[in-house]
Amino acid sequence: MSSVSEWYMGKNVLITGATGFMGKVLVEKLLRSCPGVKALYLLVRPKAGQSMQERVHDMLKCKLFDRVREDNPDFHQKIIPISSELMQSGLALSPADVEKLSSCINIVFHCAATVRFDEPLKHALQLNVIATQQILALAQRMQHLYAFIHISTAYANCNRRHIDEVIYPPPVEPKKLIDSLEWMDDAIVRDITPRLIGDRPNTYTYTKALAEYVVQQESGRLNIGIIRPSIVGASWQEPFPGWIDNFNGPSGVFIAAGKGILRTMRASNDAVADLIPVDMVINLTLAAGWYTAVHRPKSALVYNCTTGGINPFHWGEIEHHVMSTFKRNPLEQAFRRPNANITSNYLINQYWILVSHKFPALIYDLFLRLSGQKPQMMRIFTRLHKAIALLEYFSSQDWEWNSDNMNMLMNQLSAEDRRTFNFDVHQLNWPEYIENYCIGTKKYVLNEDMSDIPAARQHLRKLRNIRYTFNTLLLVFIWRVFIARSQMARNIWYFVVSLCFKFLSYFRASSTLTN
Ligand SMILES: CCCCCCCCCCCCCCCCCC(=O)SCCNC(=O)CCNC(=O)[C@H](O)C(C)(C)COP(=O)(O)OP(=O)(O)OC[C@H]1O[C@@H](n2cnc3c(N)ncnc32)[C@H](O)[C@@H]1OP(=O)(O)O
Ligand SMILES: NC(=O)C1=CN([C@@H]2O[C@H](COP(=O)(O)OP(=O)(O)OC[C@H]3O[C@@H](n4cnc5c(N)ncnc54)[C@H](OP(=O)(O)O)[C@@H]3O)[C@@H](O)[C@H]2O)C=CC1
Repeated sequence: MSSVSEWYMGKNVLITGATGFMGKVLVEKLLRSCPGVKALYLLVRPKAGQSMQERVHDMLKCKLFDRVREDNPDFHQKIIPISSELMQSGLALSPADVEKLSSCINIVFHCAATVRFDEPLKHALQLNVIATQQILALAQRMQHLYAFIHISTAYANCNRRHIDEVIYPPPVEPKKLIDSLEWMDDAIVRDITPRLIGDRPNTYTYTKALAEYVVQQESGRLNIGIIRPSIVGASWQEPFPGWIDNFNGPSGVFIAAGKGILRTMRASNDAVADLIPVDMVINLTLAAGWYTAVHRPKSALVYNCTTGGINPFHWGEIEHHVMSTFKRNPLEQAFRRPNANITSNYLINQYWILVSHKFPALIYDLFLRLSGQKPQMMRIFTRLHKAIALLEYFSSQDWEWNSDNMNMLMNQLSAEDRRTFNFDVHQLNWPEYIENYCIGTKKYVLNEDMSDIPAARQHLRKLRNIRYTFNTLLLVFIWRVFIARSQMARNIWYFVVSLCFKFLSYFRASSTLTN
């Protein structure tokens, strides 16, 4: 057995955010690659009419856990859900649960956060900062705790171009901010938010930066590791390629492009797309947990978990591979043929939004109205434009992250650990990864069947024929309305046609001469 999984043997692990995208992968990997782990305590809240037990039960039934289920059908016995609402005082934990956790937990992974970019500041502060303080306070009471791993983001300091593996001074003293916001009503907080977040793009990155500082300040004698992943995408290899379960980050953009809805977006072709597969992030997280517990670094170690400095890939290349994958493996019931282009030019982007988004949406909604149905396309585009406006900051520029600690950690692993907990981003073959990612969005986010691909292709052919017919009708219409009615337009038209004719004759003559 590898030394990392050996270390987890007999350990009790506490995980927050286990029902989220990364949390689920963490739970799965721990159960599969560290079979000796004693128990996973998951802090979960009841939600949408489901108790926390029902939520965890549903989560464990999902396809992600198929491999674990094969290895050990009774794996759920190691999962112990604990009811907890992180936004409430004391994390809404019962005294008995506090007692239990304090006496048995050996390692904490704090993943829970709000990752929404439009979260009101008070809410983001409550969850990303105050809840982190409370988890730290709980961790201080744990008698057998070896390590505390906090999941941050590589964009916590996105107001800097070069980001080292250090905790930067916070934009404001968190305690002062918490005290001030307490008495302000929501409207005032909304008004002052842009001033507070300053040169950061949203409340998410701002509060994640504050959380890192809080972890540093309030860690006391805990052994701390901070993981800063960049844009976390579908799995690379484990438990199977392409697993993804949400619309966050690029996934929603890929899906919207595959459905033929998104045709243009502001992004820089040459900017590095710092994507990192979720399984690599989780492998690094587990290895960092082991390292922190065994080596007990004197101060918190920060791991920039990024790809750009080691194996760069660019948004322009991503666009190419996403489009090519969705043309070969179309999504069902596409609105138009997939054909998205990115541009960094504001005016060109606005032009294509008008021509390729708003105009087709208007026509389609008109068609829906005329056929007695409710118009919906304009509404969908309004939401899409809101979402991509929030993402463009990250796709239009690049950053440089130092990844010395990630390299150091890799060098600390045995050959077997490096295979089992692989986070060597050199090994990523981007075209293959992007193809699996896109197919993953089709299979696991949209729940579409791969056997329906011939029908989806047929649908794309139908859309192409509709487009040809529409363009022909448009040309005839323009001719009838403008050209046939005005002498001047006719003259211009004849001039253009004769120019084309002359050009063709010249081209034919010169090609005959060269032959
Ligand atoms: C081919 C082209 C190539 C293009 C290349 C360019 C790609 C650029 C991509 C850049 C990504 C940069 C990400 C940077 C990440 C920073 C890393 C992190 O730390 S943090 C981690 C990253 N964090 C994030 O990424 C958070 C970003 N997301 C948000 O902040 C919010 O979701 C929102 C403000 C966008 C929408 O809020 P709101 O209007 O209240 O809507 P709700 O949320 O309630 O969802 C409503 C419905 O819409 C669904 N859906 C959601 N998103 C998208 C989408 N993008 N699209 C489509 N659909 C989407 C959603 O599932 C739901 O469906 P249903 O349940 O109703 O069926
Ligand atoms: N996804 C990404 O691209 C990146 C993510 N990260 C970081 O990774 C971590 C995990 O992100 P990700 O998995 O994508 O996020 P998700 O939104 O998928 O998951 C968030 C988790 O936090 C839990 N949570 C939220 N609010 C509460 C609450 N009030 N009480 C209890 N639990 C709560 C959610 O539980 P529930 O199911 O009940 O809502 C969920 O389990 C975060 O810290 C994020 O900042 C960093 C970089 C990139």
